[in-house]
Amino acid sequence: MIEAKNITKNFRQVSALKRLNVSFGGNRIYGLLGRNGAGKSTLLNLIANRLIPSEGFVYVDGMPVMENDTALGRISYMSEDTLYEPSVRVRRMFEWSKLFHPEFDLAYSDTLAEKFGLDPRKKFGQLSTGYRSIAKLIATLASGAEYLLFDEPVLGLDANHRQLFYQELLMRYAEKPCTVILSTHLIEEVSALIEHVVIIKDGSILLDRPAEEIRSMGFTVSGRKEDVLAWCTGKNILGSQELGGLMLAHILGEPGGIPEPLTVTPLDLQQLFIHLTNA
Ligand SMILES: Nc1ncnc2c1ncn2[C@@H]1O[C@H](COP(=O)(O)OP(=O)(O)OP(=O)(O)O)[C@@H](O)[C@H]1O
Repeated sequence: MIEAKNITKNFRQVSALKRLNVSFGGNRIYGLLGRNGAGKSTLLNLIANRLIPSEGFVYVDGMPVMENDTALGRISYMSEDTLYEPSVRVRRMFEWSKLFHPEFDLAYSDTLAEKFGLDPRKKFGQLSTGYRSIAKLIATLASGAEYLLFDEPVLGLDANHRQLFYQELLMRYAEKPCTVILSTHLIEEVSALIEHVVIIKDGSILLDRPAEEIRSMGFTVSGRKEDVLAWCTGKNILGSQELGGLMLAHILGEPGGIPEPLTVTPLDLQQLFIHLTNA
C-alpha cells in the first residue's frame, strides 16, 4: 500500500498540495485525474521521492520513502521528466533499470520494443517525442515493480501505440498483479481500464471512489430531442449533447421509471469529471 499522509507541498508562493491524504494499493488500476495544475505530478513526484514534502510523509508498505531504497525499489515511475542522458542507448537504459529493479525482465522489454517498433540500439536523444515516451513506458512495464506509476503515459503516442500500451498494461497487470496509478487527461480512453478514481482539485482530494460506484452516481439518457427534454425537466442535469434530432443528457441520481422511447446507459466518467471540476 502506498500511503500519502497529511501531505503539503509548497513551491514558494504556490501551495501545490494541501494536507492531502490518499492511499493506493490492493492490486488495482487507479485513475489519477485532475485539471491542469491540480497537483497530480507533484503527488507522483512525492511518492517516488523525487520531491520532498513540506509537511507529511509518504509510506510504501509501511516504510517511509525518503532515502529508503527498499521502499523505492517497489515503485517504478514513468514521469514526464527525462532522467536519461541523450547519449544512452535504449538497451543500455533497460540494463541500468535492472540494477535498480532486480526483477526487471530484459526479455520482456525486448519483446515490447519489437512490438512498438522501437530500435533498442538507438540513442535516447535520437528518438522522436513519441518513441521517448515509449522507451520510458517499456522501462516501467518491464520493471517487475509492485507499484507502476505513469504520468501522462501516452503523451505524443499515435492512436495505434496508445491502444497497444493499454493492451500491454492490462496483460502485464493480469500476469503479475500490481497496483497501477495512471495520471492522464484522456479520461475516455482509460475509463474502461480504471477500477478506482482519485480526482485532485486545487491540491486536495475531491473524489476517491471505486469506478463502479461512480458510474452508478448517475446515468445517461438518449433519444429524440423533444422526448429527452420533456423527461429531463426538473432533473439534475450534468450536461448534454445533440446530434441531428437526437439528444444525450447526463443526469445525476437514479434513473427510476424511464419512458419507452428513451434509452438509459451508465454515466460517462468524463462527464462527471467535467461537472465536478468545473466550479
Ligand atoms: N517546481 C515547481 N516550482 C514552482 N511551482 C511548481 C513546481 N512544480 C509544480 N508547481 C506548481 O504546483 C501546482 C501543481 O502542479 P502539478 O504539475 O503537480 O499539476 P498537474 O496536476 O500535474 O498539472 P498538469 O495536468 O497540467 O500536468 C501548479 O500550480 C504548478 O505551477
